[in-house]
Amino acid sequence: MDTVIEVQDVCKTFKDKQAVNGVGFSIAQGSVTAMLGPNGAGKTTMLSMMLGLLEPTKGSVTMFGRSPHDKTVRERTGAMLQEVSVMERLKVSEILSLVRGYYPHPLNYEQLVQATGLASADLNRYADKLSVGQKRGLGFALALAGNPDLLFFDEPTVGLDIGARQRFWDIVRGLAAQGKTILFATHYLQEAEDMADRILLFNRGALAADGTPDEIKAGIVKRSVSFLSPLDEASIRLRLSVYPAIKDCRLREGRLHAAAQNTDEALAAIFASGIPAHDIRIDQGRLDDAFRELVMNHKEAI
Ligand SMILES: Nc1ncnc2c1ncn2[C@@H]1O[C@H](COP(=O)(O)OP(=O)(O)OP(=O)(O)O)[C@@H](O)[C@H]1O
Repeated sequence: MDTVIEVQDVCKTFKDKQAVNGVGFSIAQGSVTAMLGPNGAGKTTMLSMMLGLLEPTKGSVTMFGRSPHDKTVRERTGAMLQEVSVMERLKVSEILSLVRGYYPHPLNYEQLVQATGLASADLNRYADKLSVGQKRGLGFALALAGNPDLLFFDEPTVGLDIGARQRFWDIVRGLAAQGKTILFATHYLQEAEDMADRILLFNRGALAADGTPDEIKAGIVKRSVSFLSPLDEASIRLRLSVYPAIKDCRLREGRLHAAAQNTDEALAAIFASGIPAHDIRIDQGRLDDAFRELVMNHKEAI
């Protein structure tokens, strides 16, 4: 698989603020990657360095094997940043035609109009009169204008209603299916889990984790089997302690919770122990719990 982006040991300092600290990763062609992290984690700073809008204080960023400033790299890259600014005194249709004209192989006009999500009457409106959500639709279309191979989106769905959000992700799914490489920054765990095949988890300027949503979950998600039993907690703990599949067993809110990486093995252990257990439930863990835990652990580690 071709590497499209190579980030090596990148740091970015603003005066005394270390925004990005020793980050490295490579991005394969055709992948959809979420940069996930809390406010101030360094996602936008990292995106800006990949787009050539900021220079790293240390380390290197290459795109398609070249500098982010290279003209051919710019022609192959599209971006929608958090703030979408539109040109004043130009109508939507004029902006779309103008920006298409910047590129050697632009996307066709009708596809761009579709990406805006705007009604045809809105194409004749001045762009600075559009609503915030409509401006984001236009910003999305402009990111696609050059028919780019690589797309960056910074918090793309903030301020969009459910319909616009769905339309955005439907189009992104279509782009991914065509083999485009996509990187997006988000706070939304569900979006990262649903849309990305890889998550780069940022916290305090560093990479706290890097993997598929499942890998990230498998590494730190707390899976458990919970059940009701007439036996007391101490004797249950004692009887389960001989089964290595069960990491811990505690009474919480009236239920016994047996923590385990593999809940099938935990179930087998509970049955093998002969403990009377009923109303058994399996909790596979949630990515947002994993996210909170990773960020907390990372905070403690630095
Ligand atoms: N131009 C700048 N001057 C000074 N500090 C900056 C600048 N840009 C970013 N920072 C600081 O760098 C840190 C990382 O900011 P960044 O915007 O990259 O985070 P983020 O993960 O994108 O956050 P958010 O999710 O809130 O957009 C923050 O502490 C921020 O205040």
